[in-house]
Amino acid sequence: MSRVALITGAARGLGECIARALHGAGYRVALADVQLDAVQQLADQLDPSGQSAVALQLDVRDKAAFEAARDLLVARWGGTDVLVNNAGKSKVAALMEISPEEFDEIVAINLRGTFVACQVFGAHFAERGFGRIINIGSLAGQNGGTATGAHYAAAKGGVATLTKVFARELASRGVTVNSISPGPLDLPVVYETVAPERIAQIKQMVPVGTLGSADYIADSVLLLAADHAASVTGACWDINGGLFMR
Ligand SMILES: NC(=O)C1=CN([C@@H]2O[C@H](COP(=O)(O)OP(=O)(O)OC[C@H]3O[C@@H](n4cnc5c(N)ncnc54)[C@H](O)[C@@H]3O)[C@@H](O)[C@H]2O)C=CC1
Ligand SMILES: CC(C)c1ccc(C(=O)O)c(O)c1O
Repeated sequence: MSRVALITGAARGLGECIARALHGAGYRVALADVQLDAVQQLADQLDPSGQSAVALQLDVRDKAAFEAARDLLVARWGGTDVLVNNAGKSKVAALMEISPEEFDEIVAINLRGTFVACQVFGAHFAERGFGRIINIGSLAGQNGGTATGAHYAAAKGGVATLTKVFARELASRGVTVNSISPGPLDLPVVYETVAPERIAQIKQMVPVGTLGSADYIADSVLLLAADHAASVTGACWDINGGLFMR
């Protein structure tokens, strides 16, 4: 029977791309997002019968929502094997103008969301003796961000750290936990939130000269999700066009 993957933030952008890649590779996919209509539309497109794709309304800040998703997938498909913590919210914001409320919101979506998901599904995977968690971080979490806000960069730095902490905790239970750290990607959110002239400047700053490919990130998720990826854990795969080198 094919493996089951839950992807958060699957309604559009990178999450949609990852969901399509996993489904195309034979996974049964649960598409989770706050935007139910959009994930329902994608699930219907992937598999109108519903046998290999299901849409879930889920806010990543809500631990109980992950518990409900876990239970639903146990009932529907016998359990979950792969979790992709992709949902996130980036925000362009001037450092000194970020309000405490705005800080909390961005940290909750990007960091608390990953934390509670890793807790719920990390325990589920450990019980089953197999699991793959892939956290989508960001170059901003490594270099402080090029045009995104401090709250976003700090939260993504936290995602990198949580990846290692959960990887260590779960390593002996057949569960790997890794992150992918993309630089700016060729995706709608970038064009919606960054002025065209700034995008041109950013492209010039990238050593390889282009924005990153979401399809390539999705292929990397497939590699980390594979059964034979057992030896990769606590890793962070940098995919940033050479903007940041270790
Ligand atoms: N676009 C880029 O250049 C880069 C993106 N990333 C990361 O990749 C991931 C995906 O980014 P994009 O697809 O570009 O963003 P996007 O904004 O296009 O899509 C994000 C998705 O997450 C969903 N979402 C937002 N808040 C949520 C919540 N509380 N609960 C559940 N779902 C929620 C949205 O509804 C949306 O479908 C994010 O974690 C982002 O930080 C990292 C580096 C670069
Ligand atoms: C403003 C640039 C293009 C950008 C956009 C989004 C992210 C991210 O989500 O991490 C970046 O790191 C960026 O540099």
